[in-house]
Amino acid sequence: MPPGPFPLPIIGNLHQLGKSPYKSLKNFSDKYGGLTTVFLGSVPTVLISDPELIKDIIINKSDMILDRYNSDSSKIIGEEKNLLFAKGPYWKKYRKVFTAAMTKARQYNISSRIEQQAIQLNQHFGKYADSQEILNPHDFIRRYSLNGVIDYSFTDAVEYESETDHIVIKAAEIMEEILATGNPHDFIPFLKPFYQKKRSALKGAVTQVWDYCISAINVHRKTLNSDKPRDLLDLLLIEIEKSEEKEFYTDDGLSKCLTDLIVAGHETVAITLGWLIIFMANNQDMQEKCYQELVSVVGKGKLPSLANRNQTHYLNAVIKEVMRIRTAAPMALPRSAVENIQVGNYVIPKGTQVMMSVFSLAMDDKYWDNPEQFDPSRWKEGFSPDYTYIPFGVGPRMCVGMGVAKDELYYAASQMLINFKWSSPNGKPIDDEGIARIALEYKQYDIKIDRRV
Ligand code: HEM
Repeated sequence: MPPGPFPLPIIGNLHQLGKSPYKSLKNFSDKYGGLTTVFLGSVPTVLISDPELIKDIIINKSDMILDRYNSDSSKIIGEEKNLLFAKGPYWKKYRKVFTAAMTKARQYNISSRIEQQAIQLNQHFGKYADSQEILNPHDFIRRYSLNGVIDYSFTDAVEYESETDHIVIKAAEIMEEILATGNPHDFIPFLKPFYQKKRSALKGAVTQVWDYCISAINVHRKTLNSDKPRDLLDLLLIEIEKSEEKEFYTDDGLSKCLTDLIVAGHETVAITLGWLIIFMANNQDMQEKCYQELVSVVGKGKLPSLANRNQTHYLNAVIKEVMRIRTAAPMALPRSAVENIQVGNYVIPKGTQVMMSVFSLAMDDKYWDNPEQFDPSRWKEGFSPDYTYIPFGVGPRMCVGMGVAKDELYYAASQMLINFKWSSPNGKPIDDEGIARIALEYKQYDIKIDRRV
């Protein structure tokens, strides 16, 4: 196997990861090279942190690395029947209908649902601008990212100020809390009996979301008009109906794949928006540039739309730079070697966990000037950094929700920046260090919002 730091029995290299595991893993890669073996507990894991090796292994040998590595928690989340963690032909068949339905969603302009959600989000920000009350934006942006996904997928949404929490919000919060810090028994399997309570809480939360999806499937089936699909679920039912293998698809499987959209699409988009507000508040000159660009392209007081996206080069650069410097999924999602993979002098044995070091690649000074600096100007028109910038992963298993995520980010960011000025309430820069959990999260903060006049 590729080289790496010496592992201790049972805990492997976990003790060397410290408070910033992504930085520690990057240090290992800097020392041992583009292919490094670390032991996450008793799980041998190969990290890929060289763009050429990403291309060679994840793209050129994609069939050998298509499966996910499943921890105990990921098995609970999908019982290996969901898009996120299923394997082999099962995964391929579900991925096929999701990709087809999401492509059709563009044709039917389903993302206009996301636009409506962005309008609502901005109306709520407007209340704080008018009252000059300081806001912690965390709950609002999370509500937006959840609503974006469930409105797009099921024509459902949650009121911003509703007293009773939507079942999916509660369940998503429980799941995210349990998953965010990582679970020791995922790395050290013999600890499993000590984590039964946490495991049952996770199972309970995910079952609630499956049930919610099953009800949505039943209602959609009864009310479906194939000529007028309302949302992604309608399009999925249409795709499945016309598939030659329609018997293969079950409500159980579909509900588990739909649950993924909530699990994978909620926190990631919210975190990215949270970071975007911080970097805009801390860099007023860049924020002003976005505003001026939006005014010149869209017009003062007008509503930006996806049709403006090609012309707002600077805003696009800001979004890309946020996703580089504070990527929401710093290690992507773990893959598993389907068979022994020979790379140069090394072998990645069948079944080994393989991770793409998204964070290391995006923060490597071999590929980026001053990688620690937030600098949208590095994204010159036509600049395409290939495999050093892979926030959505790469290859056939890359993020299926990338288009939805990009639409959500554009709608929200363009409206937020054309309508309001964002600043730190005390004039001091907002902490941009973050907390390393499974995602790279910001520390909660307050923000001052002023209307642009
Ligand atoms: C900023 C937002 C997002 C980021 C950074 C992100 C990142 C990722 C990454 C790195 C992967 C693994 C890719 C790989 O293995 O190559 C992934 C997979 C996935 N993402 Fe996203 N994602 C985001 C938003 C979303 C949204 C909005 C949805 C749903 C609407 C979504 C649904 C999924 C699903 C279902 C998978 C599993 C795909 C599969 O295994 O076939 N993601 N995402």
